[in-house]
Amino acid sequence: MRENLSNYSVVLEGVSKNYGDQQILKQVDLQLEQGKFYTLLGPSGCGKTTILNLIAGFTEASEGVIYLNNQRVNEVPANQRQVNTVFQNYSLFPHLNVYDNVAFGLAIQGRPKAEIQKEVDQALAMVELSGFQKRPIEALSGGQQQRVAIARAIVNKPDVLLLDEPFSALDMKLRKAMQVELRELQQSLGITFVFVTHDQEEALAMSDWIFVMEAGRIVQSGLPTDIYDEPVNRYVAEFIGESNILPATMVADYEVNFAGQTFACSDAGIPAGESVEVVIRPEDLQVTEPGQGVVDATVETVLFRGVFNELIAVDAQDYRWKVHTTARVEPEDFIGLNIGPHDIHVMRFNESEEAFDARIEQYSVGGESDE
Ligand SMILES: Nc1ncnc2c1ncn2[C@@H]1O[C@H](COP(=O)(O)OP(=O)(O)OP(=O)(O)O)[C@@H](O)[C@H]1O
Repeated sequence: MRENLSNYSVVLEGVSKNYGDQQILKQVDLQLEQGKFYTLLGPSGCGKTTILNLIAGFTEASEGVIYLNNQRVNEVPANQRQVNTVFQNYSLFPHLNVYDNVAFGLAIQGRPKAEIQKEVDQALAMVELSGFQKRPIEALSGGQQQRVAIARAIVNKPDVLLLDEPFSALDMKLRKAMQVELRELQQSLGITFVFVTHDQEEALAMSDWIFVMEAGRIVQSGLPTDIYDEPVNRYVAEFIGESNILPATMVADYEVNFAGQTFACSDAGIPAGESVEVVIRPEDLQVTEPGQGVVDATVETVLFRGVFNELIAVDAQDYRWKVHTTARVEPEDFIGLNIGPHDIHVMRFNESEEAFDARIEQYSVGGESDE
């Protein structure tokens, strides 16, 4: 396996991490290509930060091997790895000004003053803070402090930049602006970013490739569009966006039965007769006249969301459909709902542990989709 990994800047092979008798990471495999934006996405406590700490060298793996640029680094101390971290709380030195914060690492290495100045000015320009050199840290906004933290991390020209929920202290508007900036910065630097978040929208918007985690394991990995359109199970579907999830039965290849009817569907490979679940995203349902769609339903609630209306509509079998539509609809309206076959995605139900292991094996490889 190893000889094919020379293009990867980070590789984790069968990495587990235990604290006492608690297994925090379970056999994690990751292969991260040079120069891409990767996101580890999952709820609090699933082990995202632990993966960053292992890559950075802040903690040791209980089992498995970690490679950086094709070199085994399990025994290499943090300060000798070409990796920098931007922490959630920025960890800036409050008594130093912007320049000294960014220069700190280079000064410790004993680099010549003129060189440090050039590098720091360049890093500050990358994060659009030229002219802020003399500012005390406390005289900066949250967003500016965030940029200083990024400048301090990139000034060392690391091969890999780890970012642990770097936007959590920012308000929504600034967060969105920083998402765009960080993505642009990553593209211009061309270094590998490993970004940790529990915010699915952030992950979808920024990443080349997403790893979805649950309780110390990677349950799915893929392009943002794959993760959104083809979640492998209910956990991923519910974690990534809103969804309608219905119990269903496979009738044949490309045919699935739910809500009392048989539908063409875009997924196959599951034997006829098997119980599955289907996921349908709220924006994929079209509101029509009653009788014109695949199911009729009575509108229960309408929430105005600005660019669309969010409806709950109840069908004859008491299923409560979530619908995002630009149609004008009122509570108590009787409507039809239509679904295209490509918008019905089948998910395996009650998967055995062995089947799960076999499936995540193929999902734990990062990089281009081979589709
Ligand atoms: N030093 C430690 N000793 C014992 N348990 C730890 C230690 N560090 C982390 N853990 C536990 O490991 C689990 C995973 O923690 P981790 O910080 O990796 O999660 P996370 O997905 O990054 O969550 P969050 O989004 O809340 O930071 C948690 O249950 C945490 O309590």
